[in-house]
Amino acid sequence: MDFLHKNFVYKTLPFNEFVKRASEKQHSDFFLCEDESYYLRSLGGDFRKEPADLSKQFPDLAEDFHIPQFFEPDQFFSSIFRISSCGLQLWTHYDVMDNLLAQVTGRKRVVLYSPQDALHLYLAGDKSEVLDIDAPDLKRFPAFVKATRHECVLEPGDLLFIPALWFHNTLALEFGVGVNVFWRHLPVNSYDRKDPYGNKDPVAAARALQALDKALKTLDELPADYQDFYGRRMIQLIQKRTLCSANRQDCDTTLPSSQFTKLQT
Ligand SMILES: O=C(O)CCC(=O)C(=O)O
Ligand SMILES: [Fe+2]
Repeated sequence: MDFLHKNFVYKTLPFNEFVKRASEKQHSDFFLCEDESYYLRSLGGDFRKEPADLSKQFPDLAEDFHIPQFFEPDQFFSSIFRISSCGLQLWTHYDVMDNLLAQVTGRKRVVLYSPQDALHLYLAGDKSEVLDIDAPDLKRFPAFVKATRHECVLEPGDLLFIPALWFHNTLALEFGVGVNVFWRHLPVNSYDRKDPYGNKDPVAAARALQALDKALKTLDELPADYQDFYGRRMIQLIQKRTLCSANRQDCDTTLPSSQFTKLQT
């Protein structure tokens, strides 16, 4: 799926017809073309407000699905039923909660990138603009080569832990059914209360991003060369506060060593 050119449509089908089409390669009935792919991602009852919950939307199936005790019951956020056609690829994105992705039937390739590779992924919000991760356009995305790819293939019965903020890209190698479970690992107030999908940035992060946007707009009052200069100074402040404390390797080694030592504390 391509979120940049939106090569997909949202449609409603009876469940048995959806499963039939998702599991076949060529369709006699179709929306766009005879070899189109299908993807189901379950939603909450009131999909604008409520997170998906397998036990509410698919109670019969939920009896077969037991979540390991990896978190306290009050940390539970959502359980999402997913069905994919063979070949369906979901763009690289991050979610803001810890996640267990359970493969029930079919095989799925999952490629992960660390949050520390954020600057190599050409993000547009929570998604990477590098759609073809296997043959990326390196003229457009030269820094993508610096991102470290972690890859696995989920077989039926496998569970993958995807920590919050870890980027993931999925490719169904066969028609398959899965469930993923999101849970809150930060205090409940850290999360956006109006987020049924589990992908809105934590409230403090959203506020910080808004403030940065405002700061950049403030620079518009100055001539271009001043905007450039003060933009660079802002980058330096951000680098000092974030990259250095999170990971020494990310530090700009051109910083004076005295400053560098101080930043490690
Ligand atoms: O399995 C998929 O197709 C996508 C999974 C995903 O994005 C998730 O579990 O957060
Ligand atoms: Fe996800």
